[in-house]
Amino acid sequence: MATHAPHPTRRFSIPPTHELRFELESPTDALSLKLVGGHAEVFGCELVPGLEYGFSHEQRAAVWAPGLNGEGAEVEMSLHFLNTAARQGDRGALDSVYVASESALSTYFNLHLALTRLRLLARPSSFALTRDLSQPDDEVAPPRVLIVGERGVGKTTLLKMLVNWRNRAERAVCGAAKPASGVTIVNLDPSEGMWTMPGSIGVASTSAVLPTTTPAAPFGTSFSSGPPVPFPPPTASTSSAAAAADQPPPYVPPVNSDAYAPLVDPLVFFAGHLSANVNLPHYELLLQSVADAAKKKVDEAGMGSWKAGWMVDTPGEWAEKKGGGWERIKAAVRAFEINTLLVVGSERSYVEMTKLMNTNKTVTVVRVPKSDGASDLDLSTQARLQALQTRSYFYGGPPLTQGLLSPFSIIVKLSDLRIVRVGEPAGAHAPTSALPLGATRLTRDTELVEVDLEGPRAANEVVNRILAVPMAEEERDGQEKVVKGPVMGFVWVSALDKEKKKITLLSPLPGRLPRKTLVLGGLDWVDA
Ligand SMILES: Nc1ncnc2c1ncn2[C@@H]1O[C@H](COP(=O)(O)OP(=O)(O)OP(=O)(O)O)[C@@H](O)[C@H]1O
Repeated sequence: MATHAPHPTRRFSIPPTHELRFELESPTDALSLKLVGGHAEVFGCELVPGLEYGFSHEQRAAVWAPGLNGEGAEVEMSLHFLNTAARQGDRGALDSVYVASESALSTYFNLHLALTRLRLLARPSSFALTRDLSQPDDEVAPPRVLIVGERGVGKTTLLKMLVNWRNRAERAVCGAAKPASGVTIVNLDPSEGMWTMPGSIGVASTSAVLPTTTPAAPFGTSFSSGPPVPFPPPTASTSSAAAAADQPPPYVPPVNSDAYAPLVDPLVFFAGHLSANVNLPHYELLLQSVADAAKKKVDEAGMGSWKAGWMVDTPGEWAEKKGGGWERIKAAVRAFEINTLLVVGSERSYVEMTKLMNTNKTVTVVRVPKSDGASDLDLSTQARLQALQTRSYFYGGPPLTQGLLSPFSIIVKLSDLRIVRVGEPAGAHAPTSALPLGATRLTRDTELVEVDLEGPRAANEVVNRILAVPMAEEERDGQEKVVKGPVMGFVWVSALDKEKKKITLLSPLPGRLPRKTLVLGGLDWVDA
């Protein structure tokens, strides 16, 4: 029997305050990493010596040696293939891994220390504490940070590091004596899908330290994606088949529960599109709903969470004046009562943002440099990532983060459901400026428009599309709550049978749909 060659393994020394950067170039590559000496962390999540951490799905990341006691770090890395057949003859070489001496992470850590100071100084108003109207409103607000910058400058990664450093410090202080309070994270970028599905924005509070293993679940997963249990190891037959073909054995993700994306309980709002600009009036309503939800969450979560403040991630397109990005920044600053505008990247952006905020004296504009490792994802990588996130929602996460799930195929009578869009589909109506003088459009962008499921274009409009299940019941709560309220989950349309008047949906749960009204956006997915 042929013997297979081992996976290439390399050892790297990372000097203090340096970064070891890597980039998985193909969707079938995976990488495992072990800390064998010193101290190191990946985007704020400390590595436990001797434990194996896995990375997959074109993850780009960096191992940083923070330089505790002047020590660097030693790590061992090996490259694996999720699909050995796809890489026959090619054993990979870890070519794109390099140690970078110029790291922005020390600056980012100093920023964390500055935010910690603001948290320590924060104090609710005497009125809020006593509810006595004669008391002054002398609040010293905690840091409420909005992160802006051009596409791919590392905004989301910076947010993750700041969350992890804050949560590690909080957990160290609380120890076993009391549960650590959470910090509030807000995602306003609908292309990112953060916790559930692309096309959504939302808010979550977490005290977890968030590992980095796959770009599909950068900030943990929601409860609908199942408990974090390891995937089953490959069967003996696949391993021996690989050995017989002189290929490396298929990748087995390390059983390291520290590397699984933790469960968080986000409140998610469905924008239905990957960009805020597709239906701006709807997005603006949702932005205000997310801001209200964030404030409510913080008020209910106790003093620790209030003092932690919140951190808001924004789309890269907002850094551009063209397309109304700056208007969106101003709206978010107002809605989230932002006091720290964090500009990642160029000095030009910083000067522009300072000018934008010069009438708002309560906002401090701070600039941090872009990390050289951060880079924009190309469109095809983004599309693969979005499809992976959607798949993970229904079937469980990629192998490195969670277990398997079995979604259900449910068949529903057309008379038992109503599929609606928010506003007319893009391009379906003339712009207001093109209407005759004095005329107004019949449908507003924030009204529900029913899709005619028996019409000639019904299959084109709904098959392979994602539908959101709103928390509000349209008949009981009214249209407005469906339009601007949160969603409880998502289903996917796999087939429409107009003759039998039935629709087939893929759903995380069996049984009846919890709501009759389902909201359609513009997001396609194919269950390959
Ligand atoms: N120091 C680093 N070393 C290696 N890769 C990095 C580093 N920082 C960020 N990255 C990678 O760069 C890519 C872009 O980072 P990120 O998503 O944080 O940027 P962003 O500004 O939020 O992007 P967008 O504008 O598209 O939302 C990601 O794949 C991330 O993992």
